[in-house]
Amino acid sequence: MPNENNIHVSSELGALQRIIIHSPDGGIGKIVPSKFKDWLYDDTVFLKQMRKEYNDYVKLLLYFLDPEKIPHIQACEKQQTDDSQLDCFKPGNPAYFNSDKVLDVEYLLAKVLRDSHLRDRIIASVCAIEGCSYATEKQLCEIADEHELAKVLITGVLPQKNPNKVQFVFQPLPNFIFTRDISIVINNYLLLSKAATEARERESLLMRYIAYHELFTDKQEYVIEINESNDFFLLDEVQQQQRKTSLEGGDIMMIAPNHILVGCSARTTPSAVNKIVHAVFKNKTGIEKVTVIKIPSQRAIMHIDTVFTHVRKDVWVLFGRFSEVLMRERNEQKFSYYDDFTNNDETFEEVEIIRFYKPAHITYNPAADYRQDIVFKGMEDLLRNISIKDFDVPENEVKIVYSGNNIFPYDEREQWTDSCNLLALKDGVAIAYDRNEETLKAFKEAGFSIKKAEELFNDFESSELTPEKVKDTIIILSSNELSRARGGAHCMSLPLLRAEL
Ligand SMILES: NC(=O)NCCC[C@H](N)C(=O)O
Repeated sequence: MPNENNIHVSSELGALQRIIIHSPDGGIGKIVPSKFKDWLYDDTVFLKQMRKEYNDYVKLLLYFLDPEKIPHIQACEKQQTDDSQLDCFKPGNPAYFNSDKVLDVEYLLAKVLRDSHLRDRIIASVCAIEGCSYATEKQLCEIADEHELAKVLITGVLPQKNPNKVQFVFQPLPNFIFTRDISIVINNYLLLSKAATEARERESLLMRYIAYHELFTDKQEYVIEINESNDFFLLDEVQQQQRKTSLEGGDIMMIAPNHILVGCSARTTPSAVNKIVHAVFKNKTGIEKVTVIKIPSQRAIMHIDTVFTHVRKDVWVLFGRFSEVLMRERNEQKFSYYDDFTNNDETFEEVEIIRFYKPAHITYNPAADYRQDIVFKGMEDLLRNISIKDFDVPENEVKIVYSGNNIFPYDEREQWTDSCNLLALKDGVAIAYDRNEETLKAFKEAGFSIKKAEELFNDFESSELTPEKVKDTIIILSSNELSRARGGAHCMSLPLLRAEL
């Protein structure tokens, strides 16, 4: 068994205890406009500012998950008064906070690179997918320091010898800050992603090797990989397109101990969904229900976690475009602003929701036709069903908070900047972006306090408050630059360990 003190997630809400993150690296500062589409960015980013915003996120995580590291962070903040990146936030720097609860992918990769056998395999496979020359591969092998090598493998840039020249060896991984997408913990199993786009392929590959870190003991048995079948290469182009298998973690939610939600989206294909259902039922994951949510394939809603997230047992945040209530109004022709404003036929595609059950008394059979006997009217119907059936919430107490309070155009604008992508630190305490003001008002109306991260730090420092005492609160991060990368706190987190609810 993997050590359940290291890895175990059975909900989106249990108190967060261990997490994988990735601080914005130098690669983000090297995005060029000609590569926006390929590298999945919509703008260039002011890296220094983004790092400041991200550091608050890391500090917040440390307060809740590893408070013993806070005095070190405070000392570092006092010492270093210039506005460069603080050493304590740089993996590999001697002053790095080195937490075993808040873990950076770069830090984990460097640890794995210490094993010379793995190091050779990692370099060879990265070079293979990136089409590097033999000379480049040799150059990488010659980098002795594991932290330096980890940095190069992530940023794609060699250590800078000449300040006037940036030497790329392959493309950067500017989306690696969204660690949610590289893997997902399902109870005590680790499901590896298979990125949908070339831009994120190396992330999936590196995560496969990070799974060799000692945290993931007995990994072979507890790692689930979803792949195309061995004879995929025999299919013609059209068939390959239809059976392409890709899955990204933003489409999987470990919602309750026996229940996962799986998105079928621009990034997670029907073939992957089918394989996930079979894989979780076949392995002893404890999963008995898989609810599949098919969303339209659009950039604005690339994964299901851009459409909704769970905030408290009885509270969800949802993008109203997928509200069955709004749908009904539209069908009755009462609702026309989208047609007026966007004239886009795709705007109102509906979601499809199907639930699969593991047969109770039958041993796993790959040919089994799992029951699909629940049809949901729409998203609210599903979210209510989860709160009521999985969390024993009384029927009339379920609350749905809508992006932009369901007011056009704030609903669309705020969803774009991740108003629906919240990360729960525990049941009822979640991290959001400050810029989504109408959504925050809606949270306030639903009874939540809204608190800036810095305000909270001050309260903690003056001992007015402790993380344990924070309740029913949305903690907001500055998000001018962070939101440009198109993901919120949910995307920027790979929870490894959460307390049982
Ligand atoms: N789970 C998520 O929704 N992750 C956000 C990923 C954003 C990134 N720029 C991407 O397009 O992949």
